Amino acid sequence: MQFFKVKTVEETFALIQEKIAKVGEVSVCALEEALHCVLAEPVAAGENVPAFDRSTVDGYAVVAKDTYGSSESMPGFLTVSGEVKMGEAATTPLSRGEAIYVPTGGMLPPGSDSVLMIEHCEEISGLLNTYKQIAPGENVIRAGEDIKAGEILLEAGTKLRPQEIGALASLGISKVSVYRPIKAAYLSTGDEIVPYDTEKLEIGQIRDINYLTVSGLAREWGVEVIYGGITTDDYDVFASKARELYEQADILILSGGSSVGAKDYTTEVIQSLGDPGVFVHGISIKPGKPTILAVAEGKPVIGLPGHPASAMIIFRLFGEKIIKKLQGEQAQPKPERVFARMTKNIASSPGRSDYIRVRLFMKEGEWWAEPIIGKSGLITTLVKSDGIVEISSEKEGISQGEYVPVLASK
Ligand SMILES: Nc1nc2c(c(=O)[nH]1)N[C@H]1C(S)=C(S)[C@@H](COP(=O)(O)OP(=O)(O)OC[C@H]3O[C@@H](n4cnc5c(N)ncnc54)[C@H](O)[C@@H]3O)O[C@H]1N2
Ligand code: MOO
Repeated sequence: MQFFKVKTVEETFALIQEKIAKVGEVSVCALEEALHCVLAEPVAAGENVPAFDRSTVDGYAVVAKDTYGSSESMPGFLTVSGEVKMGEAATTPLSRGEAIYVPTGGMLPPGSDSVLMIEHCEEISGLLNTYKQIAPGENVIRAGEDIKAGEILLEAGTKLRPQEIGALASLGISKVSVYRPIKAAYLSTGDEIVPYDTEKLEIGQIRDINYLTVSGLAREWGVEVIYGGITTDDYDVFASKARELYEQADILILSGGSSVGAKDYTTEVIQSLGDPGVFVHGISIKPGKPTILAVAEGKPVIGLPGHPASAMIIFRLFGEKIIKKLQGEQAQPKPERVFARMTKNIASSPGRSDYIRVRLFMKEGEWWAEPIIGKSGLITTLVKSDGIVEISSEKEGISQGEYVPVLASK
């Protein structure tokens, strides 16, 4: 009787890092098609984003000093000397003592350094009553504040999430060099397994669940899946079907027959595909102990345990790591949902729900969430963040060191 020599989960992760190499074939892809692809080259910014100083609010462009001392009870007065039109250059300069109307996103007139929100002033017959003092730079995004011309925006090995695609779009980049998408071939095994759309089951038959769950996960990770159908527990049929699929894909995924029963041929079939072969058979994990991981002539092969929950959990844990390595993704995987500790105090107004963009990092065995402070007009605040923390409306903020749930931005 053959028994597994089980590996721990940590040993298995280390073996995946050691044994799996990226496919590394580069293709040029339209930006719109590049979601979930991995950059093969770094991307440098060819221009500033934004290209000009912009207002983040509807209001009046002013020189901040001209508002000093203004309050509800002691308003200041400025002369309204014009209006900036949306999408047009603001050419008329602003002089001291003047205010020019600017819509949200409009260009700041030369000479101005801040924007007073319309809620904090009142225009009456060409005169602006200012009810609040503001600081230089308030309500303004400076040219290059989001992305600076010449900076490396994204490193090679970055997986493109919607926010990276958005940042590339802001630079007018319409094509990117990415590693071509990974192709996985999937095969279910078992004499009892029948296609999931079988209407009437015979006694003993089981509909194929694992194909849909496993291929669904793979598709979520940007993988194209070739469905190889279902093979019976006959060694020759199984081996030739596995070989045919192995030839067509970058990774072969088999489900079932991973245990050590009389008809569990998966290990033998995998060994027949090429050297060096199986490097894990059996992991000290529940569920999923009989998992098989192999590399045959450079291509990974996964033998998932047949039980549907085991197959999904194992594929989620180890399959995703293998696929990320094949895709050439460099970043350390971050958790999707985690309780992390906030690095700073964050204030919030009761009655308002705040969503704080955060970067996650591991320190002394714990996840920490560092707030990425920035205006909502800056796409790079999302590029730098791993997730979002909610401060619900009844809370007044988060204290430094407090544990908060983080929702990952994938
Ligand atoms: N003597 C031992 N027996 C078993 C051990 C063990 O260590 N010693 N491990 C158990 C564990 S844990 C699991 S998990 C299973 C894994 O078995 P296999 O990978 O060989 O899977 P099968 O026997 O082919 O199937 C198990 C179970 O799952 C159903 N199945 C299979 N494929 C599908 C599919 N595509 N969709 C839906 N359901 C599927 C199948 O009908 C079986 O009921 O081994 C234990 N045995
Ligand atoms: O521990 Mo298994 O993989 O019976 O599900």
